[in-house]
Amino acid sequence: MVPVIALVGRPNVGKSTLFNRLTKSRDALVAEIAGLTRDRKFGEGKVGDRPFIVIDTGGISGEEEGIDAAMAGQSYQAIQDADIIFFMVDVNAGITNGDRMIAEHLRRSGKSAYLVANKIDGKNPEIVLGEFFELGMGEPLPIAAAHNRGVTALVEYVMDELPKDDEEYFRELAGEDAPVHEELDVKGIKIAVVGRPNVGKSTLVNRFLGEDRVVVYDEAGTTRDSIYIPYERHGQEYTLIDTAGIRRRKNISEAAEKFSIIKTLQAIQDCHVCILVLDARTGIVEQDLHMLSFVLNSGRALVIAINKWDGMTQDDKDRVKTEIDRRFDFLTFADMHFISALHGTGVGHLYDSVDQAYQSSMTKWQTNLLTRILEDATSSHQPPVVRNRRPKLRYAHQGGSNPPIIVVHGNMANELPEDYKRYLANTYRRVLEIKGTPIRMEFRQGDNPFSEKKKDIRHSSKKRADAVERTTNKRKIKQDKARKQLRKSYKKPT
Ligand SMILES: Nc1nc2c(ncn2[C@@H]2O[C@H](COP(=O)(O)OP(=O)(O)OP(=O)(O)O)[C@@H](O)[C@H]2O)c(=O)[nH]1
Ligand SMILES: Nc1nc2c(ncn2[C@@H]2O[C@H](COP(=O)(O)OP(=O)(O)OP(=O)(O)O)[C@@H](O)[C@H]2O)c(=O)[nH]1
Repeated sequence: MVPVIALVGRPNVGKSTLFNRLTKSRDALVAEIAGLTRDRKFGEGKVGDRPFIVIDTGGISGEEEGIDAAMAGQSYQAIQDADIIFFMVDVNAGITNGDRMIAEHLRRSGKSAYLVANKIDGKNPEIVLGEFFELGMGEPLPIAAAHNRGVTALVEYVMDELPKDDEEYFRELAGEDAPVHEELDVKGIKIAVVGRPNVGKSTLVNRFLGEDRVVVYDEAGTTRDSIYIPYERHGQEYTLIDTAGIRRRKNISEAAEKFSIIKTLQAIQDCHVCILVLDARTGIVEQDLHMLSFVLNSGRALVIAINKWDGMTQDDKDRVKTEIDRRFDFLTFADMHFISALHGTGVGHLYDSVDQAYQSSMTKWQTNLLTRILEDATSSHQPPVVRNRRPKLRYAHQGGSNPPIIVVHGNMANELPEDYKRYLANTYRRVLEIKGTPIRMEFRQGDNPFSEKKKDIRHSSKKRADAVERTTNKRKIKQDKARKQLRKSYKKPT
């Protein structure tokens, strides 16, 4: 599961600033799903290749009344939802009553909280941090969110302290090749059905599962965890990530709805293919686009289902189609299906796209195939001249899957203009018939795959030469010493 970090603290301590830092460290997509969650903001960030979810809270002032009380309610909810809490204080302000009150609440919540001392700027930590020990929250960790100082180190530090995923943990215990713990083994294509409330997710999921196909293991998961439901269709195995607790709940309580954003974000990260459900009756609204940006940011394969297509007039259908063309014109890779979850129309085609997207996102291609495509692409369209020189692209290899990452190596490869990079990406997509998943292209400077090795050899031979010289010198010094002693002894005639 992707860990959730909540930012908690008095107003003005720098929560928003830190939120922006954490979420912008990745492609600068910050999503705020309004309405559903009042003022809470949810975002995704990454350290190295480890993703996490961040919740920014409204702030707890310590004098809860009216609006403040409502905000505080939000913070308390966020504290419950999170794995990690960053309790932020302001080193310029020192400790206030509000800080004391929050510390008390955190202690009672039993959650693991880190005391983050913001606005350290150029100050001496030894002097300004001392007083914050009084809060009894352990050692204050200094950062300057506004200047991006200490932020990455902070997240790396807390992520390292997190308990590992069960699966990872079992593997570690049992050794690399051991089979994964039976119950944790997820079968086939992992599907996440996401969308804002009322678009028809539950109806679609029930349609997918159909009572007789369902093998439910109803583990007593926590309220925050989604249930994984394995099933089969036409001999293909799937696992549905049930974010809405469809298999468990009787009706939608407010609490369940609040949790669902985190579950949705986690499901997006954890799935192979994401089905984004839209409602043809309401058209596309801001929340749909926010949800879409989360999916795009995650790099997951995507299929779009425009639901409730039954009983629409032709005029309405035309209007929805025009709107989709206009608002999704940037979305080139995802298949779209007009379906009725209620009647089951279009669901078969949806599966075709899911299977196809999964295949594309998981396929592994040989280096020589990728290199040949690169050679063809560059010989039909040469890379444009950059700084009076023409970049020379040498070879390509696959750097990962889900999403496929294609790494192009060459002289000045990292300086290619964007439109040429896009041309290469489109060529790969066309030739390899990649459908339903984004492709990530990486461009690395270096014209020879073995240049790193060469450097090593050069380095080591230099090392050897140095060592020889040092020994020679040592020997010389020794000889000199011996000679000196000899001379001395000659001077002392008996
Ligand atoms: N000197 C300094 N100022 C900072 C730093 N981080 C944030 N600030 C400033 O502190 C002020 C408050 O920052 P916000 O991020 O809005 O604080 P907040 O906790 O989200 O405040 P609320 O939204 O009211 O809860 C802003 O003027 C920031 O520019 C820092 O590292 N150093
Ligand atoms: N006409 C029509 N109505 C549908 C269709 N799919 C779902 N609905 C109706 O839309 C309403 C919402 O459907 P749900 O499946 O509960 O929606 P949801 O997205 O799971 O909602 P949350 O659980 O609140 O997130 C229900 O009244 C459904 O009967 C469809 O294909 N056609």
